[in-house]
Parts: sequence; C-alpha cells; structure tokens
Amino acid sequence: MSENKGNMPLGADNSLTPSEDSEMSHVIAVVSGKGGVGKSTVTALLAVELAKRGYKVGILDADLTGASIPYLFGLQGLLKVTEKGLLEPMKTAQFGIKVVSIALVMENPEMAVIWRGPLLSKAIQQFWTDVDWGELDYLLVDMPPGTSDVPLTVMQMLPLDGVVVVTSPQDMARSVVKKAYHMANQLQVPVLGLVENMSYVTCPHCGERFSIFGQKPLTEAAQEFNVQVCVELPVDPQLAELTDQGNIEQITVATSSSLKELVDALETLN
Ligand SMILES: Nc1ncnc2c1ncn2[C@@H]1O[C@H](COP(=O)(O)OP(=O)(O)OP(=O)(O)O)[C@@H](O)[C@H]1O
Repeated sequence: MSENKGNMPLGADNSLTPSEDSEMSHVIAVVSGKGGVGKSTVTALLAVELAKRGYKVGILDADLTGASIPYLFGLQGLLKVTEKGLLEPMKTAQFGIKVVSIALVMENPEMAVIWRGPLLSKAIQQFWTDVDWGELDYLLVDMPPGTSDVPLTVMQMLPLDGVVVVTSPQDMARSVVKKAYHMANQLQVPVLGLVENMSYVTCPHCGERFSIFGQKPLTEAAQEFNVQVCVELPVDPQLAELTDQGNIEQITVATSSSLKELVDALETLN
C-alpha cells in the first residue's frame, strides 16, 4: 500500500495484480455519500446496460457490510473454486455478468459487519487477486458507502479508470460530489458521471414529471467539479419490484434509458 504523504496524490497501488488469466480493460468504482441511495441498484443497472451492448461485464461487490448485488440478480449459493485454487465468479442468468460478493463466499456474510478496516481491505484485495475473472471489458466495483478511509483504501488498491457518484435528492449532493471529486483527484482518476437516483416520479396517466423532493442544483455541482455526465433516474416501481424479486436483468427501457448518456460515456473509454 502506498503511503499518503500530506497532499501528495495517492494514485493506484500497482503492486496489486489480478490473478493469472484475468484481464480487465476498464475498472470503474461506483460510490455514494451514504447507504441506501441506490448505489448497488445503479451499479447493477450499468452492468446490465453494458452487457446489453455486448460487453463482457463483471461486478466486484466491495460493499462487504451491505452486500446486495447477489440479491438484485437473484444469485444464491457459494462460489466454486477452480483447479488453480481461485474463486470462480457466479454468472447472472440472463447476461452472464460475473459477480463476486462476500454474500457468495461466506455462509454468514453478516459477520463482515464486525470486521475492522484492514480485514475489509484484505477481503476486497482477495476479490481482485484470488478470483478467476477471465477477460472483462468492464469491471464495476460497488464501493462501501461514504467517502472515508475504507472506500479510499479500496479505491487506492485498484487500477481505476474513474468513479461514478450516486446521490439521492435528499442527499447533500454538492458535498458528496465535492468529497468524491477530491477522493478521485487524490487517486488521479476522473469522476466519470453523477447519477441522481430517485430524482423524480412520472405520473402513470399523463407522463408529467414531479420532483417531489424539490429541484436541486445538481448540474451546478457537476459543473463546479468538472463531472462529465450528469443523469437523473426516476423512482420506478417496476425497478423496486424487480430488485425485490432478484430480477433486475428484466428491467425495461423506461428507467435504464435514463442511464444512456452515462453508458455512452463509459463506452468512450474503449
Ligand atoms: N430508482 C429507484 N426506484 C425505485 N426503487 C429504487 C430505486 N433505486 C433504488 N431503489 C430501491 O432502494 C433500495 C436501496 O437500494 P440499494 O440497495 O441499491 O442502495 P445502496 O445505496 O446500495 O444501499 P447500501 O449502500 O446500504 O447497500 C432497494 O430496495 C432498491 O430496490
């Protein structure tokens, strides 16, 4: 782990190499200021949209104390171990997205709640070094919520292309974006996009949009911190139902089309 010397940028820790045969073209971290804003849901939707465009996608669920990626995709059971002694990611039913999560490794993943920072970091490190990821166009990392030490350490370990920030209208968006911006700056990677989740509701009868939490100057925050893309996702009852059922891959265009601009931007990384 590289040492933080005052204001010196931390950069990625290049000593951490993925397992033999693993090759990730792009690694993108999805972060949020706090839990419950829909970070895992957005990670899953981005993965589905990229997979729909024909890319090979994986998700590293680094949110060890709130691992929800397997549930969104209806994945159960434990990961198998390959002949080489590596963990084999579990593939999602429809698009074959490769998922690794503490919930697929431990019978009792709730134990991770009592782990301290170094143990959490070590587990995530192993999700990078001891997993047979194979060839991936995109690996999305569902980060622990917040912009404190643990997520920073995690981000520091991985060779990131950039960061996607998820906020909700009740969130202090400007402050979250500011912290994520400084975090990304330290790591010398860009903030690729800002997603305001549960931003509005659409009337099912007339199609009119209601910003029930009021209009927030989200684009101002994006401009201020030079975020390239800024998108809004509606409160979507279909999405809530599909995630509860573990069927997020069956999402139809309505919500996922809101992510189009961001997915386009991720595609330009190629
Ligand atoms: N746009 C949306 N419309 C409807 N429901 C949503 C939307 N986004 C997220 N949800 C629901 O909100 C809940 C929390 O979402 P999610 O688990 O993605 O949050 P999170 O930020 O990852 O939380 P944590 O960090 O605590 O894991 C889920 O039940 C999900 O179905």
